[in-house]
Amino acid sequence: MLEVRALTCERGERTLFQGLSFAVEPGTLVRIAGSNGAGKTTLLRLMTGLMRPVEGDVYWRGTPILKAAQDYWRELCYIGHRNGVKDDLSVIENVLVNARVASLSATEAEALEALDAVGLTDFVDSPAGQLSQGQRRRVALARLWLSRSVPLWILDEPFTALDVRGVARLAKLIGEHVAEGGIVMLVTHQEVPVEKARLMVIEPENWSPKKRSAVEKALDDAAALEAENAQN
Ligand SMILES: Nc1ncnc2c1ncn2[C@@H]1O[C@H](COP(=O)(O)OP(=O)(O)OP(=O)(O)O)[C@@H](O)[C@H]1O
Repeated sequence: MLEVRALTCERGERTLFQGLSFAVEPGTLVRIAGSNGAGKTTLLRLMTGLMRPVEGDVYWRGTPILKAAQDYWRELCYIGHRNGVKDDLSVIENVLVNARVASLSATEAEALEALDAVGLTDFVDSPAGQLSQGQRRRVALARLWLSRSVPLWILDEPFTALDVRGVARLAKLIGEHVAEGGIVMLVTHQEVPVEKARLMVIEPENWSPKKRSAVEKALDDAAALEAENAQN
């Protein structure tokens, strides 16, 4: 369904990963793990087509995503670091506008249901500019409750700024989406309730070019010099 073939990514002077390959079946939770700066957000952005790799391709249903374009994006729900919440719109207006931008057909009643699911019923008509960070995150995440029919969810640290109840609700929703055959790819340290067989962990660091120690580099340089001398 989703396949990454020989993906290489450079940022600035650094090669973050090289030849990264994996395939994902429906009904899988893909957790992108690793240390700060390893390239987790970068990998998610490559998966959405927002960034292009130096080499390699991402395939959705057998077609490269950059070729599939709209056909791919219709089947994708991406929620990045930024919430994309507009301060001058009310909470419900934000949800309805976000849904329209994502080509989801959401009625006002469905938007209200989604806001209830994220615990924002009391803030439906409040201007989003008056919300806390956690509440803003909830407004953005409400889209997920309208995206159950969207097969692929790509989420960058979705649990950030949520309280304990918010985390539990979202973890449950993600678990259900995977159990129903969806693919959820996310960066998180949070446990999500899925069967072990449905969990896949990808660490971009494991695909980074090996760093040579100073001793290894000196030995390689000496060997190269010796080989050059032998030729002359
Ligand atoms: N706009 C940019 N230009 C050049 N390099 C960048 C840019 N943005 C990020 N980087 C570099 O790319 C690398 C990977 O960044 P990325 O945000 O993907 O890491 P991450 O694993 O998601 O990190 P974190 O866990 O801290 O969120 C980092 O070393 C970072 O310095």
